[in-house]
Amino acid sequence: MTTDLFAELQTGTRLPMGEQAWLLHGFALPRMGDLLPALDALLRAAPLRHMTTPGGLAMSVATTSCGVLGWVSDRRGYRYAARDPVSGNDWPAMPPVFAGLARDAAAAAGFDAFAPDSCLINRYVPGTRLTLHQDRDERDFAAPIVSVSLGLPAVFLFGGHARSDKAVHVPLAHGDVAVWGGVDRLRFHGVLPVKPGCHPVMGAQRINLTFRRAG
Ligand SMILES: O=C(O)CCC(=O)C(=O)O
Ligand SMILES: [Fe+2]
Repeated sequence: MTTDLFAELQTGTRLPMGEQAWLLHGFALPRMGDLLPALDALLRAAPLRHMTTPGGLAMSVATTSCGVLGWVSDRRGYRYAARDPVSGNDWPAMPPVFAGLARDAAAAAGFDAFAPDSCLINRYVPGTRLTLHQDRDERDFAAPIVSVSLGLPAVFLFGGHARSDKAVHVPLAHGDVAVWGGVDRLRFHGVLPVKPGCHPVMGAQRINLTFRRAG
């Protein structure tokens, strides 16, 4: 089923995941020429690291951020912070190609004038997953979330407003952009374990960019 969907989706397809939630298939592909060099520069300035959960475990997803605020996790909890706790420096500025992609994807999903102040960069090596959660560390939930998939494919779980609600399985490929907001802003979501493989451009990993209005 999932494999068939991969094959059937054409670049430019807008697949509904909810009333105000869309998968924009291949939306980021035309921008890769600028996006990937900007990503490389960011990862040199603020390297990926495995943050500690409030429970004291190392997260399996490696993360870093750019923008005015970065998402951090440690023994004190989850929150946004203006500085990278590893370097003590401000997070790198959000590259214009990142902000432009997020704004345009949000607009294509019906959310005008999205101006993210934070981009979380997640790296999944094969076997890494992200358990069902809600994004609720932001100051308010008026702005949508824009999530850009790069590298190895994955299956996105898009659930309901209760953790136990049944989740739809949405295939995510390199260049796909998921957008959810409005009535769908607080829906539970996650990522199934990434299958082993080697992406021709990104290698043996999946990288996800999550754009949010945090402050
Ligand atoms: O990697 C993904 O597709 C989802 C990331 C996510 O949900 C998050 O960073 O909060
Ligand atoms: Fe999330």
